[in-house]
Amino acid sequence: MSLDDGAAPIETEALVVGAGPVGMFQVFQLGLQEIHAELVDALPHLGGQCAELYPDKPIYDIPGLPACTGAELVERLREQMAPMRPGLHLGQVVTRLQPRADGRFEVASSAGRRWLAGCVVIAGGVGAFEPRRLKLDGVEAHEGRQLHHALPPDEALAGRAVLVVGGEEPAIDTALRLSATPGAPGAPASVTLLHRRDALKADAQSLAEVARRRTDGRLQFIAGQPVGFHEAAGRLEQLVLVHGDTSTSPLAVDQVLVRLGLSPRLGAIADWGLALERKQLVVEPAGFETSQPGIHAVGDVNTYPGKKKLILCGFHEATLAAFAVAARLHPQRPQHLQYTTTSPRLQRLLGRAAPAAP
Ligand SMILES: Cc1cc2nc3c(=O)[nH]c(=O)nc-3n(C[C@H](O)[C@H](O)[C@H](O)COP(=O)(O)OP(=O)(O)OC[C@H]3O[C@@H](n4cnc5c(N)ncnc54)[C@H](O)[C@@H]3O)c2cc1C
Repeated sequence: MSLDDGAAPIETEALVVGAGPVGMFQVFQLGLQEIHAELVDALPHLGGQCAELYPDKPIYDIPGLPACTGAELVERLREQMAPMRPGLHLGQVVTRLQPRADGRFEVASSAGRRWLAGCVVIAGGVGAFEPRRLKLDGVEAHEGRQLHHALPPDEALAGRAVLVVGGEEPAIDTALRLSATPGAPGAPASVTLLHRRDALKADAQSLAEVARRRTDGRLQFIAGQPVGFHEAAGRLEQLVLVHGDTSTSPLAVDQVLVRLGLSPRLGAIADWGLALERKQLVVEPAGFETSQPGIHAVGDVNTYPGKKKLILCGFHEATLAAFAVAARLHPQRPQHLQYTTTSPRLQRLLGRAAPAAP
């Protein structure tokens, strides 16, 4: 993708890469500085690790919140940043970031979206959450037609033999959804779940439902691991499976859905020419600027003396980074500290009426 393809770029004062807890709080802090932000994430939802890795687990070290789950924290951060009205761009990876002669940055995503940003704050955590892929050399040529790492629209699977690869929740949920009503308009012709061994991981209710459908024939199960594939006339015809006893067998395939979950990949961030130390962006601890003026990094993605990968520390970093971004974009504005408790200006920004005078 070239940076000058497609629609006109969105012009924005700030662009935040990563909508984990720290990226979300960054939007809020930029808003308090009266700086509009666009927020981008590879995931189709907000919340980063909190939402993806531990939505139901408790967090006990957020100041003032003795206990809350990952999902609750994300919901509170969403509510807190809402008055700042960020432009939200989910389900796309920021792939390119280039400084321009005028001091702004050209940014582009995997979805072809482009931005022109006065400042960029990278809150990329441990990397963009991307689907774990089927590791078979050359099989990617069938991506989008017969091989899918993201769920295709249901119409693409209607009347087809669907193989779902994976043994945990993402695969099991998909297999159960697709095999619910065989024969219904738009349903696949058959659904087969493929996992390396006959031991699946999901909640008890889902496992019981899988067992029921295996018995009534709505869902097939095969234990085996893909180690190769055969094609004919440009089509993916068979996967070669290895079984527990190291024997191999071919499996005829039509549509293959790989549902092996997500894993974070630092990916593009490492290619933007910014100073890195052990795969983390080196920043200075006053404004969390990287080696490129105008590009800041906050949260798990950065490193500096004494760095701790904690949400609380990311919130502090986002606050100071917002002051630094304001100083760069609006050097003429006075930068005195104001409290949300007492500042009518900040309360207006938050959409809260100033408290009535006593
Ligand atoms: C099981 C577990 C329990 C934890 N418990 C606690 C706890 O109790 N207390 C605590 O303080 N911390 C805890 N942590 C750590 C905490 O979750 C992290 O410190 C926090 O999530 C970091 O937030 P972040 O916003 O910097 O990054 P992340 O949460 O990792 O979010 C980064 C986001 O950036 C996106 N991204 C990255 N690169 C790109 C790109 N190029 N384009 C688009 N999007 C991109 C990713 O998809 C991701 O959504 C825990 C972590 C785990 C795994």
